[in-house]
Amino acid sequence: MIVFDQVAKRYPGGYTALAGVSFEIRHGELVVLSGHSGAGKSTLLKLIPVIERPTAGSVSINGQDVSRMPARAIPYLRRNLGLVLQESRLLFDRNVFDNVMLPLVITGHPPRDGARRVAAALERVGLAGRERELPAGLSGGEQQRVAIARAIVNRPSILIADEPTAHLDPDYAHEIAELFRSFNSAGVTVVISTHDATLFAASRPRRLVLHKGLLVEGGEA
Ligand SMILES: Nc1ncnc2c1ncn2[C@@H]1O[C@H](COP(=O)(O)OP(=O)(O)OP(=O)(O)O)[C@@H](O)[C@H]1O
Repeated sequence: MIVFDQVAKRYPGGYTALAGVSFEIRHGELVVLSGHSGAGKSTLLKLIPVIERPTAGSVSINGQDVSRMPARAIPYLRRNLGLVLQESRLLFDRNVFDNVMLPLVITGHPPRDGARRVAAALERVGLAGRERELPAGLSGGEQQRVAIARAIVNRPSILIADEPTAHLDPDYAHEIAELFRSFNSAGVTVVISTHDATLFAASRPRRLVLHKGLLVEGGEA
């Protein structure tokens, strides 16, 4: 369970990106976060893996207040989170295998089992056998699939994606949306931001809507 309790985020310089945001996400939910550009979607998502910390209120995951978590504990938290963020670019000088293996290398995972996990993750996103290719030779949709494989290689129970369908043509965007739906059907909690909430409408997601840093739909007092 993810709980935001009266969360505010003010960036240095004084810009208030989030104000008094409260909601709960239960295990296994599919949550679609929408709102206009600058509404605070990326900021909200970054508070979950503690890439940013709130300036007021708290964010807790499974009863643990992560907003005040010491920096040394954050890598352990992130092992259980799959992240597909705007900043999580692929390494273009490394092949697909190395890109997907990266989180396992960072956490010191045994290489043989890691290789099996990479193969399973690539299979899951429809890129089986593409390990030796370089990202530059892949389409935008395939590159996004590599980023998703990298996010799930640790078998996280929570998957967070910030506009994973942005810059993709409609067919690719639907395929990527379908992929997230299938992870959710397999029991993973999925929190995804998008400009196009209709992509996920068929799976009747829980909707959170931000407007200028305020949660205008889907919140709980
Ligand atoms: N590191 C930062 N320092 C200062 N201001 C920031 C920072 N990151 C975001 N902001 C500001 O906070 C506000 C919310 O930004 P955020 O990226 O969370 O919105 P968003 O809804 O994800 O927008 P978009 O859809 O364009 O990605 C914006 O006005 C942005 O300029």
